[in-house]
This record gives sequence, C-alpha cells and structure tokens, in this order.
Amino acid sequence: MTMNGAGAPLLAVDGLSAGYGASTVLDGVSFRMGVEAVGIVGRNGMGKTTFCDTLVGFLPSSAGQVSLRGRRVDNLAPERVARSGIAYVPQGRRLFLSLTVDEHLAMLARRARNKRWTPEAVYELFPRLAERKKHGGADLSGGEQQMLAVGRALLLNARLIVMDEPSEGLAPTIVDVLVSAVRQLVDEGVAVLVVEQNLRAAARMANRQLVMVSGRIEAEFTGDELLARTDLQSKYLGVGTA
Ligand SMILES: Nc1ncnc2c1ncn2[C@@H]1O[C@H](COP(=O)(O)OP(=O)(O)OP(=O)(O)O)[C@@H](O)[C@H]1O
Repeated sequence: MTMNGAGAPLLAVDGLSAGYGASTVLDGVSFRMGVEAVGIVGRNGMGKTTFCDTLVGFLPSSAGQVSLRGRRVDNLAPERVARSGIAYVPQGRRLFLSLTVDEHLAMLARRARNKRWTPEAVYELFPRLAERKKHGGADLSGGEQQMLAVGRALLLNARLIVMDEPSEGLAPTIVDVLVSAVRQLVDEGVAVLVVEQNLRAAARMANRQLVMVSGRIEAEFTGDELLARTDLQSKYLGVGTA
C-alpha cells in the first residue's frame, strides 16, 4: 500500500458507525487504503450507500473516526470534507442542469486554479465529454454525467474520489471508459473508492475488494478471486451478481 505524508495512510476508517434514527446501519467499518483503487461490494441494503454518505459528511456518524492523510475528517460538513480532498460521485444523481459542460468546467477551473487538472486535461481523459462541450447537464446521458462529476472532482483537486455504483444503468462501452479512467487516475496519484453491485465492473476497476455485510467490512478478496469463486459470490453477493 502506498503511504502518504508522515507514514499515515491516505484514508483510515476506524470503527465508523452510523444509522437513521434508532437504527444502526453502519456498525464499525474499518479499513485503510493508500493511493490505489479499492472496491466495496455487497448485497443490496448492506450499508454501502450509507457508508459513502457518512464518509462524505451527508450523514453524521455515531462512532468511529475517519482520517485523510492523518487528519480527521469525520463529522465535518460536506463542503469541508470536499475541501479536505474527498470528492463524491453519488449514485444516479442528475447534476448540473443549467450550465453547459464547458461552462461548468471553466467555472471550476477559475475557482480552483489547479495546474494539473484543467478542463483540457479532463477532455483528454474523457474525449466523449469534449464532444458534448456545448451541451447542458440535462442533455447528458448518465455516463456523461458521471464523467462530468469525475472531471469536477479532479479540477477541485480531489485526493480521493468516492463513486457509488458508477456502472449502474450504463452501456458497456461507457463502463469501459470509466474503468480505464479509474486506472489512469490511480496512475496520476488520485485514489478511488468504488462501491458496486456489479462485480465484473468492480473487479476491473479495483484489485482490492472489501465485502460489506450488515454494515461491516467482513472480508477482503482480490477482484479475480471473487470472480472465480461462485461460492464466495453466493455467500456475499447473492446469486447472479456476477
Ligand atoms: N434515508 C434512510 N432512512 C432510513 N433507513 C435507510 C435510509 N437509507 C437507507 N436506509 C436503510 O439502511 C440500510 C442500508 O441501506 P444502503 O442504501 O446503505 O445499502 P446499500 O448496501 O447501499 O444497498 P443499495 O445498493 O440497495 O443502495 C437498508 O436497510 C436501508 O433500508
């Protein structure tokens, strides 16, 4: 694992718990990651989205800690979590309806003055987005919106991009684009945490796969191991997930 700063992992999650009212959904999630791609897989309703929402500050935690490069980020407001370097690409959300792709990226570029990630660099990563420059958010397909959301995260200098079910509802060719983008991001030093129900997509994005069961990380496998072992798939993911 690539370490960061003074020996601290990029992301350290320790005993993170959260829920809705009296019901606990996340029940002590713990793991560490460096500058790498890591997947979180698991059946429906195991707490994956709740974990993402808690990590990025949309939902308060009831116990535990989260540190990014050694600095606590749990229970900060979502804007402060984002400013500290964790970007969220949420599940199936329609974003940025009024601006065109180009206007949106230009506005962020002015705000962020990021030297490595400019709108041009984002268009290089996602040529399809360049073709859609003049289109408004409402005209973009789900996959194009995911690309725009990733581009936005890069311009804002994210160190870790959290993606909730990025492959859901996307055509296979668009999933391919996202898979190769995830690999390039890691090469560029941006870590990716990807929640997926689609094991095939997850395994192509990340070698390390954490399995969430009832609000905890119960096991870790490589993507290839999970793909090869139908016993693990039926135990942890439900039939037919792969
Ligand atoms: N806003 C909410 N209020 C109350 N309970 C919720 C809320 N959102 C999720 N839950 C419950 O929390 C549990 C975990 O849901 P979560 O969406 O985190 O699971 P998941 O693993 O992401 O599954 P899915 O892929 O279906 O979204 C479920 O039992 C769900 O009913």
